[in-house]
Order: sequence, then C-alpha cells, then structure tokens
Amino acid sequence: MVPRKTTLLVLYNPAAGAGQAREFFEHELLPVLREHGHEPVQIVPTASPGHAGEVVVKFLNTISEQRLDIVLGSGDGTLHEILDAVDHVGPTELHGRFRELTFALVPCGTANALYASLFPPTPGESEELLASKTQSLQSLLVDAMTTRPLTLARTTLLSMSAAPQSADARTSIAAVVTSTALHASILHDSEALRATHPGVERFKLAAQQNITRWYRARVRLFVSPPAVPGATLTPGVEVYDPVKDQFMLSGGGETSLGGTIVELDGPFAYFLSTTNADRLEPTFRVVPKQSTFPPPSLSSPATMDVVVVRPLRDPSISDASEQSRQAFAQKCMTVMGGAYRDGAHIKMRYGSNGEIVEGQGEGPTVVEYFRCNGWEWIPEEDDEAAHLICVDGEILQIEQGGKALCQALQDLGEIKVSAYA
Ligand SMILES: Nc1ncnc2c1ncn2[C@@H]1O[C@H](COP(=O)(O)OP(=O)(O)OP(=O)(O)O)[C@@H](O)[C@H]1O
Repeated sequence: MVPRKTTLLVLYNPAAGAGQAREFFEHELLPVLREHGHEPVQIVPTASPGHAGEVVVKFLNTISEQRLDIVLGSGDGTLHEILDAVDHVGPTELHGRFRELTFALVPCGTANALYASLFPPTPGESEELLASKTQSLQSLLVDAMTTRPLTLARTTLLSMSAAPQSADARTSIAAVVTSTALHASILHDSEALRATHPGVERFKLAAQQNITRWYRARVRLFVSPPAVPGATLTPGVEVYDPVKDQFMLSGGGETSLGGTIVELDGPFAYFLSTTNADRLEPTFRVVPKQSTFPPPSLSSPATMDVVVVRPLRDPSISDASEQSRQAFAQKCMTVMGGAYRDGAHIKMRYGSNGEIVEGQGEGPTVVEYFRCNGWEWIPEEDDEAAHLICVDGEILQIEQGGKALCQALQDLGEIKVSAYA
C-alpha cells in the first residue's frame, strides 16, 4: 500500500519523562522519517508548558488542508495540552474546514498510557529502543490507513449556579484519563517528585502518601441521548458482571426522557474514568475491558469506562474512623496489585468477613466497573481533597459548592482525532 502523504508537523517535549526526547528525535527518529521520504513542515521542541497547544493552533490557522498528521514525542500530558487548545479555539475559527487530526505517538513521557494501551508490552518483545518506541510511527510510514479514532472526554467545572453551556465554564479535554479521589491526589502530589523520581515510581510514592484517604462526594453516572443515526446505540449505564464476564444494564438506573442515571453515594477511595486506554502505565491495567471488550468504534453516545472503589461496600467496614481507613488501605493496595496483574482486580469480591477473594463467592465486588457516557462528581464542601480533578495529568480544582461534569465525545466539534495504531 502506498503511504498517504499529508502535511506533517513534528513536535516533541524535551522535558517529558526522563528528558531524552530531544536526543532521540535528533539522532534516531528524524533520520527514519527522512529515509521514508517525509519532510516535516515544522519541527518544534516545546519550550514551556502550554507551548505545544499554541504551536498546533497557530499551525492549523496557516494551512488550508483538511487534515494534519502530528508526530508527537511526549507523554499523555502534552497530547492533552494540544487537544485542549484545539477544543478551546473551536472548528469555526480554524478556517471552518479543518476536519482531521491524526497523531503518530512516540512515547517519551513517564507513563505513556495511551501508547502503552495501543501497543501493550508483550513478553519477549524487542528490547530495541527504536523499534519499541516507533510502532505508531511505523504505521504512519508503512500503511497510513491504520488509524484508530480516539474518543475524548470533556470535563466542565461548574460553579453552584452555572449551567454546563455557560461560556465562561472551565473545560478540559482528556484522551486518556479523568479522575478524582486517590488517582487525582497521586497526580497532584507526584509532580513535586518529578525531579528526584523521573520514572513511574513517583506515582507509587504518592500513592503511599494518600492511600488511607477517603473522599466524600456523590456521583451521578449517565447515558444521555441524542443518538447518531446508524451508530450502535449505547443502551444505558452498564455495570460489569465478573461471573458472566460481560456488561449488564445497571439495575439501579433510573430511565427518563433524558437518558439513564445511576447515583452512587460516597465515600470513595478510587474514582477514575478512561477512554481509549486500558492501562495507565505499561503494566497497570486498571480498565481492562477497554481492550478485551472495547466499545463499538461508533457508539452513540460515546462511552467511557469508570472504575470505582467505595470502602463502605466492604462488609467489615462500617465507619470512617482512622482504624477503618488503615484497614481499608491494605485492601486498596490489593486492588492496585490486581491492576498490575493484568487487571485481576475487576474479579475481586468480599468474603463475609471482608476478606478479598478472587473469582469466586457471591459477596459484593470490591471494584465497581461501569460503562457510561459520563459522570457528575459533587464533592462535599468541607472535603478539600475531594475537589481535585485530574485530566490527563492536569490538576483542576472544583470551586466551593461546585461540581465537575465529564462527558465522552466522538470528536472535538467537527474535528476527528485519531492515532496511528
Ligand atoms: N520545555 C519545557 N520545559 C518544561 N516543561 C515543559 C516543556 N515543554 C512542555 N512541558 C510540560 O511538560 C509536562 C509533562 O509532559 P508530558 O505529560 O508529555 O510528559 P510526562 O508527564 O513525563 O508523561 P506522562 O504524561 O505520560 O506521564 C507537560 O505538562 C508540559 O506542559
């Protein structure tokens, strides 16, 4: 097959991960591109936070083509900055013609969750650095038809009175993960450890600092119309049943003209949603059904997978005392350990004394695993830590009395986003 040639922009973040992107691009990646006859119209090392988004928006304003390919050397955070910047400008201002943004991802960050999800590590895989980092790029170079549409998630921070559509509501776009609770606290605290711990171990250190914390909030999971004609209809809020090994319509859901809603009361230990990604690090497969039972590529409305841990489901926990939180921390560690064992946590249940059993028994599942179109997180006013939201590594703060709304989307306005896969 003849590779399609499109306008090509190369961007890399020299500060991502262990700071090796510049050397890798200059000495290894750019020569490969040129050998294949691709001459990028611009090669930009990012100079500061936010720069990647500015470069892309400025560039889109100068081209008349409908589509752009970006070779992106970074982690998930820089991809997020670009998508967020494009979303804030909107398709009309981008000539109104621009339609398609496709990324060849080169993993130069810390976690590289999206890359690791698209190209999961397999035992015995090539140890060769160039080969392991250029799988998405190879797809651009060799057979540019293999792209995967990316589902996005837009988070809107709402004040007590504001409507979601209000022009001044703060929004942020994720291609990978939107979270609250433990995961948001980890990302918040781990940034301070970046200089001393450039690898994923800083996430483990930050997890230890926060593992006993519970977060007081209410959640509404929802699926809302309208449906796109011809798409696979998303039936309602679904919950994963480990016995049947499939998603079932959630029994607790209310159906109304506005769609279905499932309400969850706190406290929460863990609350995280992903699109596109089944893992947050190469071996931390926390949302495994994103790959073993992926949503249809055109489902309407778009869906995200949501993983929740609520301590009061544990039959041995009846209050939020220090002792209960210490005891539950061990179980949280067991859940996280299950995610590192290829996603084993989604089959864990409580025995009658609160012990965690795997793949048997009839007790409540330790993890609640949902598939839905979006969620609202409404923190209790006096719980400061419950006001943090993580959007692909960016930390947002819900204002007092406010809430966060997160919804999965097929595109940004009319701009389709995809990755070479
Ligand atoms: N020249 C620069 N100097 C300092 N920071 C930069 C520069 N360019 C970009 N950044 C910032 O670097 C941050 C980290 O980038 P990125 O998320 O891509 O890598 P990472 O955090 O190491 O990986 P991951 O998100 O996969 O864990 C981004 O928030 C971005 O704003």
